[in-house]
Amino acid sequence: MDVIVAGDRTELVKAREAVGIGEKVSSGKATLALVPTMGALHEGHRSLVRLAREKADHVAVSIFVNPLQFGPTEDFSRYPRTFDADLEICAAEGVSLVFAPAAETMYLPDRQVGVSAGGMGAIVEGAFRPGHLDGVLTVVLKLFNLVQPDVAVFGQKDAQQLAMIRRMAVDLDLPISIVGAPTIREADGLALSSRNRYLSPNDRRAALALSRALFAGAEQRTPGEIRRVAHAVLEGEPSLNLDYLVLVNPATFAEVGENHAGEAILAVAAKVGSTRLIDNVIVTL
Ligand SMILES: Nc1ncnc2c1ncn2[C@@H]1O[C@H](COP(=O)(O)OP(=O)(O)OP(=O)(O)O)[C@@H](O)[C@H]1O
Ligand SMILES: CC(C)(CO)[C@@H](O)C(=O)[O-]
Ligand code: BAL
Repeated sequence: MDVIVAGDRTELVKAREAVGIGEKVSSGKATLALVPTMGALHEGHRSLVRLAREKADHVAVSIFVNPLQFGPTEDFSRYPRTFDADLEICAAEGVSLVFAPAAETMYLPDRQVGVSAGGMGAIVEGAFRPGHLDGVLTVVLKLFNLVQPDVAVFGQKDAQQLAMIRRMAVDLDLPISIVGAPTIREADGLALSSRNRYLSPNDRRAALALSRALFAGAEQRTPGEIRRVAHAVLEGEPSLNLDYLVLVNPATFAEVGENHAGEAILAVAAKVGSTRLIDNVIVTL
């Protein structure tokens, strides 16, 4: 079946009906998994869709470059927009429904109410992108309310975003199961990202220090050694402008202490030229 494209709530209601979401099937009612994206789809997004197909009878992909999560000096206007290619990828991956609203459909000019990411939204990524996680949570909650999925799939690459969405689901009692998906990488380790297309060949070479640092850190046995070894790799790449390298609790994003036992996330953010990249790995201590 062709992908149905919806641009607003009315079209979504019709599309859900046309696809047969909620209709009786042998296992109960046909379910829907949502994969929220900002478009410029790549192999990482494809893997999210494949996981979503395992979790529900139908998959919806949303494509929306959310102005609320970009700071005034960030790349909102130049963010890659490749809608036709995105639709082809969705069709090839068996997506039933694409929700691609216009900014005017999502936000009234005098919008008043949004979601606060609280203290957790002001640390690590939030310390460098003030208001970013508020903007993410606000649009994700709106997408949930509009598309009404049973399941939603997010990439581990945006680890703090995933942790905060899980937290929003708990704090606001959302009836949606939040699923995390592993980070897809190029053969040389670079995490796939829509922003990789901004990188010059030299930038791309320098960007490899991020995954190299994370992998080298993850081989160490204590928080101190993990941080020291990862920093040393980053310092060896002078073209990188480091925002942060942290070793944090996966649920709270608070820095872990030297006696931490269990999982932790080693996360990095840096600018390579004018492109800001993030990456992380899960380590077990
Ligand atoms: N390499 C990847 N592997 C798995 N999931 C990914 C990967 N890159 C992005 N995602 C996930 O895809 C979803 C949509 O992300 P988004 O459209 O912002 O893509 P992106 O490549 O992360 O873009 P950006 O360059 O803006 O960070 C998010 O849940 C994100 O975590
Ligand atoms: C979750 C999301 C689609 C919200 O705009 C975005 O932050 C992203 O692409 O990761
Ligand atoms: N992938 C996270 C979206 C952002 O950087 O704004």
